[in-house]
Amino acid sequence: MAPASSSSSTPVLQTGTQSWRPTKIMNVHDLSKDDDFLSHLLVEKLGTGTVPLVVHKMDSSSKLPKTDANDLMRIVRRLVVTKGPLHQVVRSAVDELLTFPAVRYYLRSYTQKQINAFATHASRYFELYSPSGVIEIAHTSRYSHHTGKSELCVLATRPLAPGTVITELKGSMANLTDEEDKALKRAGMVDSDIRRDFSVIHSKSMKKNHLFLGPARFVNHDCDNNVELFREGRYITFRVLRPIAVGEEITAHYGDGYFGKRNRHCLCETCEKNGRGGYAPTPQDDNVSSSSDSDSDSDTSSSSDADSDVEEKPEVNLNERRTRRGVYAINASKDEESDESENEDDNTVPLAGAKDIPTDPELEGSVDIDASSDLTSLPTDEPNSPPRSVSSALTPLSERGSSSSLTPLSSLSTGSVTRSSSRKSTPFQSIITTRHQSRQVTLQTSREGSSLSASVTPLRRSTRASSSLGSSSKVTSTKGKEKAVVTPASTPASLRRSEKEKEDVSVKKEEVEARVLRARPSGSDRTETAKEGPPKKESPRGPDGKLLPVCATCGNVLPVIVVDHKVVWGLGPESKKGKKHKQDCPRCIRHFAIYQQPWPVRTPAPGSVISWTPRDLTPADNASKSSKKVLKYLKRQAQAEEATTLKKRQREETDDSPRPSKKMKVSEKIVIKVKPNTPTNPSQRRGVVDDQPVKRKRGRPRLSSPRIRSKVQVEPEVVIKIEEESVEASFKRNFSQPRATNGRFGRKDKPQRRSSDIVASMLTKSPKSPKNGSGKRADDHSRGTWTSPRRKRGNDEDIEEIEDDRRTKISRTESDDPDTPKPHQKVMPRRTSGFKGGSLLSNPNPLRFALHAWAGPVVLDESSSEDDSSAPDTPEDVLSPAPEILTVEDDELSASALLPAPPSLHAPLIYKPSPFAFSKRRWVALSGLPERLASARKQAPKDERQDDDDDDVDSCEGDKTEASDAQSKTASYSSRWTAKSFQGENDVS
Ligand SMILES: C[S@@+](CC[C@H](N)C(=O)[O-])C[C@H]1O[C@@H](n2cnc3c(N)ncnc32)[C@H](O)[C@@H]1O
Repeated sequence: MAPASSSSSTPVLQTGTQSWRPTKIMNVHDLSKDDDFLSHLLVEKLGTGTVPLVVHKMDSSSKLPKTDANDLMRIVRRLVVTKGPLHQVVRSAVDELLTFPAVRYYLRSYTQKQINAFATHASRYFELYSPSGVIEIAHTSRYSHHTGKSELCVLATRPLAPGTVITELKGSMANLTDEEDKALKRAGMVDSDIRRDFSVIHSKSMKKNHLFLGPARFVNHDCDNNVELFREGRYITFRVLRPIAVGEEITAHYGDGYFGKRNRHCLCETCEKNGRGGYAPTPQDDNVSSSSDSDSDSDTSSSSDADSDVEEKPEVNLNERRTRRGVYAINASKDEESDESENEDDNTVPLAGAKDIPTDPELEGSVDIDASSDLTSLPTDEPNSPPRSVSSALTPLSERGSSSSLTPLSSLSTGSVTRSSSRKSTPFQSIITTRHQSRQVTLQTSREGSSLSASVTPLRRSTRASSSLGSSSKVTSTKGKEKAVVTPASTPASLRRSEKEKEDVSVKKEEVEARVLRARPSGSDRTETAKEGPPKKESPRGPDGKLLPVCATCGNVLPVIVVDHKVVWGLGPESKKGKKHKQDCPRCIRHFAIYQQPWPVRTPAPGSVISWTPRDLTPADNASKSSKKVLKYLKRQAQAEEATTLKKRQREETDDSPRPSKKMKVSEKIVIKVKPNTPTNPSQRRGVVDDQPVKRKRGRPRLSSPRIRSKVQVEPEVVIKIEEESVEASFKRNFSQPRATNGRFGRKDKPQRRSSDIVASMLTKSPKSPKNGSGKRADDHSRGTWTSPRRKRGNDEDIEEIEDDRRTKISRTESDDPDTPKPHQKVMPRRTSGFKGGSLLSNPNPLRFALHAWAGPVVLDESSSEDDSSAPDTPEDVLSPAPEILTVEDDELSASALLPAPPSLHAPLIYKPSPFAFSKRRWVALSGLPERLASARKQAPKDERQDDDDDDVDSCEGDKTEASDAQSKTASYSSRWTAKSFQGENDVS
């Protein structure tokens, strides 16, 4: 049975989601919708301040609930720093995401199955951020000047060896029903918000198209692709075909007809290099060297299949379809085909078992055109060449890649290819160019005259940077036309290719812009590079010969990013800053915000310390701060490590030293330091420290010295240890050293007393400590023989008091320990459901988890970060009068509306969330009880639910049951989706 949506006579993927009603099972629409929401949350919102990674939505008109980017960043940060099996860490992240009010709102009408699918899909996005991950999503400027919009791409952050399966680059699939397929085609033909140009792949065996979404959808096409689509269990991922260098773009082959016949409108780097596709001198010429095409096609594993498919289907009627995002060919005849009846279960997401995806590698990327595609050939895992796990294929990062998606435009020319600029713009129309290009565009908009754009032969070469490979450029001016002549430097790779391809500069007609090209990244043969030695690094220059500002971290030319016709980055203050100071590109800023490491490093070196505060987690904040931080970070880190080592060495030396004076000196310092500066930040108490190097200063250390604070914060145990030394020293002092010595130390320990004080003290004879109850000291005083209090007391007392002091000090130190219960902290109210609690990371405690999760009223956060203003509106923007609309002012209502109408089993949890009950539910699920819970839930009498609902706020009656159901399902989803989603994935990850 087909899903309800697919049986509808109206297009399933119609504009907007308001009219959509959830069906029992997930379908293409659910996947599209979920992907829109999740990519918004976990890609877009984690952009860099005002530079969002704009994701093209399947349905750009749909309203997405607002979320706070800081909360999202916190989840990702936690994922990054948490140690443990990836699937567990990711599961925790998904758990937390599902507690977000916006997510609950989004899921309010979802069935359990839909929630599970959503959670699984979310895990795909979270996996991107794994510290062991090897890819990142970034901006690319390659297609922007043609499509008129921001485009994203996938970059390698580690060198990847051939055969590596990029496990975190996953895609979920859903079958496209005939109606959906047709709806997409219709959408592609009209100026609609629904776009066809997503990953639509075709199953040869099933003769069906599938929609393919998730992080994998950001993989762009290159005629000389470096990865192939690969089926791994129930999802789609990619396998590396040739070495990929850091910073190189991951590219797949969509098929020979994806961008028009023989991809004549393709804008990939290979086409640019070879002057083909969209870079051909006469791109409209369909007869563009077929031999050339076959050159590039020969690199792809499935090209022969694809070609044969083309030949086998001469009847394919290729009609060019121009969309905002490119030009596609459509097969009109295919529209009329009727497929087999759709199995309803097959439509479940993700990749619901073998039914969804043919076991044989017959999936094909196609846009309802000729079936030639690499995506057609989804090779199953060959027995003889099992996919290597990513980790096994990784080599240490020995070099920093510099090429990135933020490369300057290869051309601003629209070329002779008709672009889709006339199309209606999307909410996020954007163009990414270099600053120079942007200026040029501004300057030349008034110029009607023709200019030349450089068609450059980009270097498909390595990293240690494109800049280091030294493309040089000359600008000549001929009859008012600017030409950019780019001479790429020879590289091992380019030399290797030089036999087949000429890497001369080709100057293209038309348009705007002289420009400088940086070498594009590509998999470098590290061995070859090593033989030839590091290439000389040349700073990239503009056409005017002036140095272009480059990112201080990755070395790429700083881009100019335009979103929705507004320069959001590159020509503002940061550009001025960039001239005098070092500046990072948005990609590196974003990376630092997530990993607190300079790009592309994700995990700190062993022993290194990091410094971050919750404020650092704000991408927007980091936009202005992180660049400096990145610059300083390495220096500081090195200094801090050095200082720590030095300190340790000194401490060891001190320990070995027999001289008590040294010990006492240390003791004094530490004791003094501990008292006034108890760190308040839990992260500091835990050893996440200020990375200021500790320098020794002469003289008595100041109490307020930040260095001292950091020292104490870093190593509280040292305090204790040294206090013990102090006791030991005191003991020695009392028992084995002359009084005179004691006096000397005593004077250091205690403030000097003037004789007048002494006299006063003698006169008052007031006991100074409870110990004096024995009268001993009083006796001493009465005899008028005042000495230092220590001297006056017996040894036993002396030791006892020191011990007391020590206990006090230790307990004071211990009280700083984050594990020490602090009731006032436990009940700290929180506005959002995100929890901190670093201890949870290392020692998951259900109760603690629950306390965090339920510590405060759950509300919709309307104080989203600034970038929300440009983000999609929330449903409440549209449906504000509706009772389910939750506002910050109405916390109680929000909470109750979001919380589930419980089955009887969990009734108390619903309106008075019990941390313990929550934790029980949360963790019991993991131990296999969820089935029981689920069955109990099913059996829960409906009227009982109703009773619960009646107690709730009247105003949310209409929707609370639905929302409550969603919450209930959300809370108990984990057992199901994790069991399902990770069943196959564990093998890989
Ligand atoms: C599956 S998406 C890839 C990710 C896409 N860049 C994005 O930001 O969503 C496919 C779209 O990327 C663009 N694209 C990818 N490779 C391309 C190529 N070689 N030439 C032209 N456009 C390309 C086209 O707009 C295409 O519709």
